[in-house]
Amino acid sequence: MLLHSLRLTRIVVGNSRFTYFSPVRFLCHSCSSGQLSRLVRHGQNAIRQCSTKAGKGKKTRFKKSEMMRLFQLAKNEKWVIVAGIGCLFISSSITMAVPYGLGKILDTIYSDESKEVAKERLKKFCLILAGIFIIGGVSNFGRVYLFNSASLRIVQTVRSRLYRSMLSQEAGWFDQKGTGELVNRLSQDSYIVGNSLSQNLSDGLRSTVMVTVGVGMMINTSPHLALVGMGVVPAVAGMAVVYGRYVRNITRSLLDQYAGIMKTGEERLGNIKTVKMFCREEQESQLFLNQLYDALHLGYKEVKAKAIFYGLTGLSGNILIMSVLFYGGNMVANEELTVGALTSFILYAGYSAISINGLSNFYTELNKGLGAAQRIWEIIDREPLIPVIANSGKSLPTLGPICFRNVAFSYPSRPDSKVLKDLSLTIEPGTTTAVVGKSGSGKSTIGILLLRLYDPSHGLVTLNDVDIRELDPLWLRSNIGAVNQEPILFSGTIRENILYGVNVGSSISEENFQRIVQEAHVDEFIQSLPQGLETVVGQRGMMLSGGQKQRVAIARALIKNPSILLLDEATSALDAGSEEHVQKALESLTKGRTVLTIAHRLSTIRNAKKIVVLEGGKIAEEGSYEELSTREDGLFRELVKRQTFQLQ
Ligand SMILES: Nc1ncnc2c1ncn2[C@@H]1O[C@H](COP(=O)(O)OP(=O)(O)OP(=O)(O)O)[C@@H](O)[C@H]1O
Repeated sequence: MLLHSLRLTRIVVGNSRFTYFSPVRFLCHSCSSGQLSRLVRHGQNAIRQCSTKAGKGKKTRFKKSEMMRLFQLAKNEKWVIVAGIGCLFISSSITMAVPYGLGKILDTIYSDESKEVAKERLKKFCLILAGIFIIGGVSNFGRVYLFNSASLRIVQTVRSRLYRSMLSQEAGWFDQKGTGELVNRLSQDSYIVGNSLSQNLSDGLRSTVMVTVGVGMMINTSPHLALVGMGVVPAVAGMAVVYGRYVRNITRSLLDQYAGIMKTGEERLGNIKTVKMFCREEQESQLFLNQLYDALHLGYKEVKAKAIFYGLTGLSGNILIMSVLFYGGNMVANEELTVGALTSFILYAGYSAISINGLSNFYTELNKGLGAAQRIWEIIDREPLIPVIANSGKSLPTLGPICFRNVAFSYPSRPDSKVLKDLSLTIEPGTTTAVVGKSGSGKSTIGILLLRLYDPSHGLVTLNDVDIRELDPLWLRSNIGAVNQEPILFSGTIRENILYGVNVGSSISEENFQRIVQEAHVDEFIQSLPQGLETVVGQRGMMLSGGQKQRVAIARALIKNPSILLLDEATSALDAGSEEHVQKALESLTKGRTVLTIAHRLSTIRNAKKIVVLEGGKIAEEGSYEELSTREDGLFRELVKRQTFQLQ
């Protein structure tokens, strides 16, 4: 892993992650030093080279089992697909009957029979053909409808399985994946997989039927001419195999590229105010364009391969028609073949050529589907390190003390940086413990470990002397009400956001709901909103102020009636007036509950039974407010003196 000096912030190239380090430096996690020095030398171009390498380096061989697994996705649709195949056989057979019918009609026109008889036979043939065409139209409708509706359901199944699997992953996994990347997998990859199994399958089967019938009819009409016509088949088949493999690898690299691009886009658009505050619109759009160029470069490769392949297959098809015309024309001249038979032969040859093209398309799309499916399996197959399964562990009848025993912890995305070091702390039940310390000292991390969003690297967190890893995580979290520094509200009404806190399987009466709304002082500001509690907030709704959001978040935490309250700077966004109200509400609500409060303001910790001062991930001081504030040369005193806390 080396440092470089290019003016780029973050790029994802295939499996290689280039992480933002400083305005002029970044780290490459997976390229060799040779690749990296080229990067430095050639700047943007070198990055493109590296991207190509990442694409090349990832040649994927798909096993049969992967193909089977892909088809397994369509298991629930098997009867719809069988019905679709039935329609497909009918419509394809009818299409393939056209050249035969046409040949017969031509031979009737050119027959030695009397004009009247010929006209009568022509009428009969046309009527039969018209009937057959109507059946063909209906079955074509059935084929397209059945396969496409199956496709929609397959995509829906894939998306829901994928989303469920994503949600079940532990927090550390999300630290390493951008939401843009995950959303991309949910939208694009899932669509490709669904499409490769339905519409593509339908087109592939149709092509197979048409090639089989076409070749059969060609042999039936003239084995000699058929041999001439099929001369190009081995060459086309060979090209299709090479092309298919190439496309499959490129598709995977392209999807990786787009996932990286989406990650950047999602992050910047999601934080558009920061971009605007720093007047970075132009730079951001340039960065996005640079990433698009990398994808474009790979896209060009795919397009080039496609153009070569289609050009060659088209040429082969035309050579086939020309050879057939030449040999067939001679055969007609030698009276070895009728005009009608030659016409139907040429049409069969044409259909077969088009269908071979269709088959190669099918093969390409199937490979794209396999490439995309592989990225989806990666997520679906991943066993979460902290599984969230109901009743998967113990639940305790009473909540005793919470103990951190010699806990050491590093975030998985930064394993070398120790956030907590050999931390031991006991929080007595029914008491308030405040954690204070400088920014970055690890205060919030303590709360995160208690919620078991991460597991400690060393040591234990226990509740009632039981390691929380033995507890059912759903039970544990349903007993903890958390209010964070920056509360997030989802799109929905204020009421829905508060009710989000109700534990799964529980309910709350309107009376209790209104009480909580009052206790969290939400009622004060909703009175000024025309739709009150039914006001839509979040991304598409009205924006609330920091303090208003905080109050909704407090109500959301309290609605759980939790035994443990985790207040991470819970009142930090409130103005002095609101804070006083909420503080009072919190004080009465904290009674009888075990409270862990992480605070910057003295007012919020004065009543804490115990104050813990953190420094560099370790406990530097511990004691009551009186003890710590009178301790000579104590860190707490120092913090107070330096006004790290706002004295009120
Ligand atoms: N998800 C994460 N992945 C990697 N590092 C993280 C993550 N969250 C926090 N950190 C790092 O862990 C350290 C401790 O963070 P933490 O949020 O616990 O500090 P804090 O004391 O609560 O800070 P503040 O008072 O500023 O909120 C910081 O250096 C921070 O950069």
